[in-house]
Amino acid sequence: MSTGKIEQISVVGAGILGHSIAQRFASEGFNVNLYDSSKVNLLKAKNNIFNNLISLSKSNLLKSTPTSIFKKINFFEGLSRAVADSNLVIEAVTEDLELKKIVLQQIESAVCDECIIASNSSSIIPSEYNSELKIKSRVLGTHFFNPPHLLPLVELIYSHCTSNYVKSEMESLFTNMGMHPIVVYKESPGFIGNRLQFALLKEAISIVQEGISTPQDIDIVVKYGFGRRLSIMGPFEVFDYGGWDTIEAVYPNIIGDPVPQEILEKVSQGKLGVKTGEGFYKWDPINLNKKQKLINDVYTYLEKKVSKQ
Ligand SMILES: NC(=O)c1ccc[n+]([C@@H]2O[C@H](COP(=O)([O-])OP(=O)(O)OC[C@H]3O[C@@H](n4cnc5c(N)ncnc54)[C@H](O)[C@@H]3O)[C@@H](O)[C@H]2O)c1
Ligand SMILES: O=C(O)[C@@H](O)[C@@H](O)[C@H](O)[C@@H](O)CO
Repeated sequence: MSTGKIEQISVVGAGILGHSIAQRFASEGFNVNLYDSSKVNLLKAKNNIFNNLISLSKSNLLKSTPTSIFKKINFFEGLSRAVADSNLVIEAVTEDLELKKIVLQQIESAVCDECIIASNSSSIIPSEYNSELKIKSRVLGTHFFNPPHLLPLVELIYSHCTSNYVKSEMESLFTNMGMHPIVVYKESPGFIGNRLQFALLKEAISIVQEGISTPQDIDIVVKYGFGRRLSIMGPFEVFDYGGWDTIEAVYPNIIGDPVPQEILEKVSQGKLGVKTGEGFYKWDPINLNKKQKLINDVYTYLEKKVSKQ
């Protein structure tokens, strides 16, 4: 359980992600200091947060008024003052390892020894950016997805030095915020989400390079096809619905590699997915009906909202 010691949070880097991370924490009632080395970007962040909050004021997403949330955020033009009294600092500067190392050292020299330091890097593992830091046990990766004020997932990436106290505090923090913290079991560049996303991006670019399609049509295939499913099902749920026997037959024709052992085992055990009541998940009539209602609701909503664009 969280000790509730995280009260003052600072975000260093107020760009696309940093401003939205600050907004997420302020919306959850935390006092947030936001700093950027660029005054222009800090001002942009201030305007973006204010406009975001106003645009969300009619939704039921805000737990308080836009003004009261906005007042929880202090905008700083100096790093040391911004992070000085923090219990948690999240670094969200440009994706550059050497820059991150410098900034993390600047943060470390300005905070107390107990302050937790996290990086929002999209791909770099903690063991790389913590290499010059004195206290590595309080360092981890917190990888948010754009925009964090709307997307509830955060990947937690630990080095072998990250302490159990920090792990527990951070997992409780995000759980108590109603987010979905997912612990990445091993340090791997890109963690989970970006390994998946960049595999998709690599394939999409290959399809363009081979003259098979265009970026625009590829986006349509994703948006109006399997992308809709991914808003409420992950790949293992999707293929539980599709049937692992069919996947076994299709896989070599597309991928060219032998069928992975994990799929062969499911088929040999008769665990074909929804069609046999179990695949990677168990499918009883009750959770099947719940899932089917969600599918109907979300797909019809998206058809109304998105397809008309
Ligand atoms: N863009 C995304 O979709 C996304 C999603 C998740 C994670 N990330 C990661 O978050 C981090 C930030 O990415 P972004 O997209 O917000 O980039 P960005 O370019 O929008 O913002 C980076 C900010 O860092 C500031 N900055 C640069 N050097 C600094 C310094 N020394 N001190 C203080 N501020 C400094 C810049 O002025 C800029 O405002 C990167 O590590 C990125 O990989 C990005
Ligand atoms: O999708 C996201 O928001 C994150 O996975 C990011 O980390 C993103 O992939 C960036 O790298 C590039 O925009």
